[in-house]
Amino acid sequence: MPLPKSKNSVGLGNSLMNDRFGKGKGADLRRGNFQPEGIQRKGQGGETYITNHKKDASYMKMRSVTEQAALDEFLSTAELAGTDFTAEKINNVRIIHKDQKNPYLLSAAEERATVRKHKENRERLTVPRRPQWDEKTTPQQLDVREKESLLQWRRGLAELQENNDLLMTPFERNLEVWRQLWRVIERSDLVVQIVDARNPLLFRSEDLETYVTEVDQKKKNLLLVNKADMMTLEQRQLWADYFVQAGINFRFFSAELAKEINEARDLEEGSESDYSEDDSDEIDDEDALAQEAQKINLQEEAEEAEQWVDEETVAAQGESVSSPDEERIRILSTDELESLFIEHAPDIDTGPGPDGTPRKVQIGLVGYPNVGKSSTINALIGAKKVSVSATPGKTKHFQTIHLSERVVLCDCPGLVFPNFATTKAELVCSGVLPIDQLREFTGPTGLVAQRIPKPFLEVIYGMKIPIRPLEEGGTGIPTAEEILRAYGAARGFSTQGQGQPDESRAARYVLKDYVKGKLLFCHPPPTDPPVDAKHFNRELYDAAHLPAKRRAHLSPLAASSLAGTEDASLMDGDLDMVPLPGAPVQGEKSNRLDKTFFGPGQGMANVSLPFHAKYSEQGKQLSGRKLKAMVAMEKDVDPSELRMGGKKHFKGNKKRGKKVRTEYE
Ligand SMILES: Nc1nc2c(ncn2[C@@H]2O[C@H](COP(=O)(O)OP(=O)(O)OP(=O)(O)O)[C@@H](O)[C@H]2O)c(=O)[nH]1
Repeated sequence: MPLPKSKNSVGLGNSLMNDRFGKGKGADLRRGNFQPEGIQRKGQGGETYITNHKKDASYMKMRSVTEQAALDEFLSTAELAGTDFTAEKINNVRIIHKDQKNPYLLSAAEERATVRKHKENRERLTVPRRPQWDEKTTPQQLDVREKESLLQWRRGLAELQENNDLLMTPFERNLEVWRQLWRVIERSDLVVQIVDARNPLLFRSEDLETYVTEVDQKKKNLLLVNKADMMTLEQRQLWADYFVQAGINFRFFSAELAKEINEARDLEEGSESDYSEDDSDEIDDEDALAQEAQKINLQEEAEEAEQWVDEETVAAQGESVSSPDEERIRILSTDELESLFIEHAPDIDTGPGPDGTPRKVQIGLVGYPNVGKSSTINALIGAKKVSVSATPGKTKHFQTIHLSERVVLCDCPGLVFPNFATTKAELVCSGVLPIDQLREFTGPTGLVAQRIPKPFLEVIYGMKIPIRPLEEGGTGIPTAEEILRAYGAARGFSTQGQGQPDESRAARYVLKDYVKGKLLFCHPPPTDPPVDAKHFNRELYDAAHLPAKRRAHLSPLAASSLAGTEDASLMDGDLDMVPLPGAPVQGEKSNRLDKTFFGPGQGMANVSLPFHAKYSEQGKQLSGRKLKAMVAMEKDVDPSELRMGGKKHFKGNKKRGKKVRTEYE
């Protein structure tokens, strides 16, 4: 017997009606007793239909749209087409985004096949073109053409995905954002694509480079491989070889190192007067004390960074005048980057502009969110002694920054280009998909488990990861669950009810550490024959790659485990666990760090205090002074000898560290 239709059933028809006319009003409309708010339009065939008012605030227009629910996708496609959605439903609409609810990791063979498929279809990965226009084109005509162009482009990509069963990055779908890119390209002499050094090709759009030269042959492209501080010299060398062979114009940069060097210079300039004033004063104020300690921390870190760049440069330059080969693996300083901008600018008319001033070189900066675009701009600005004007340009939305007499930066909003990906897990690990909204975490954590050696995970987190022995079918590599259970237990994250380790919460921390680069893995270039990723990354998991404080308290046993010489029987035996001071007790094994990983008497150093240890047993946040006293007691040192805190909370140099915010209208 057919079931009676539920009153609450939500079909596509109801959803559409509710979306357009408000909840419940769709039904009223059908019954004929509701007048919809909206614009009545006449179709070509004389039929009447109604569309919503366009009343989105302008800032809403600039929202990045990368993933849409099926209904939103359907409606926005219909809107782009400027036609009645019922016709669209039959003819044109396809669900572009394919939701992989249970992503799995590919086997080596599957991955090879997928990568082959990517190569075959690479040319179909395009960015939308701005339609042709001239002085006679009215804004309305251009608007219609732009919508049509975007629609065609989306259809092409949808077809590509569906017919070939390919997974793609959640590419930008908002026309407003693409309009910004078109404008940035049109006015730039040099378009700089900023990419993340850990996986440069995932963040690179080859077609964007083609488009730039299509717009004007004189325009140039540059691939700026940012976060190069995360790579070893050998890794940069291999990538440089690849880029040269592929004919890609590239340079290495590190916004982070550049920032630290800027800060070191500022401190050097300002420190003398600061210290001479304060030396005689007794500092009672807690904040001032913390600031003072942080200032010293920061200065030391910055000096380290400068020394690091010098060493790297010397290594790259072979202590002599650098050859072109050595030059290309160097990490550029901000001054060098600015010179490069000028050098790369095409030979264009640099005669005076309308107001008599020489025309400045226009540099367009584009890139995915999080590749370090703002950090790069800030580093460039921070290197300037004079203040840099950041004014919204004549064109709406993107910002122009007058860096110097000769250079203007055009900052395009962060934008995800269409690219292929092997798995959704890969996209999470690359920081393209957000971690906080993640429901399925075993895939991405599984990738972390495969990529980061177990001894390094154990040392960096101060925990033991029990894994299934080989004789019982284990692989020697931890599973996602094994890592997450160990992490949850060590940090005291437990689920409500049965008090099991909270794997989902643990996953968020582990994955964020991976995305930040605390758990570091760099993809090798796709050469033939392929480079072994383990071998490529082998130098990233020694004691030198641990956070400084963690390194300082490493026990000889843990150090040897990193060097791959651990005595397996010892590492797998029962470990002496020590509870953390001040941590909430939530389970028998929670809040414990593994003493094996710290030298004698060092298990309580401030490095061994994870995030929650800042809290008392009652869950109240400890004041800086109490926390310091507690740690000092544990370490058996005078509180004044301790340095607490990190540069994150450093307030003394807010001006320099301030992120330039792009104000979009
Ligand atoms: N290690 C390292 N980290 C970096 C570097 N540049 C940026 N980061 C970090 O990468 C993260 C993202 O940097 P942002 O500058 O905010 O990136 P963005 O591209 O401007 O991102 P949106 O503002 O979302 O467009 C931040 O946590 C930075 O600290 C670098 O050169 N090295």
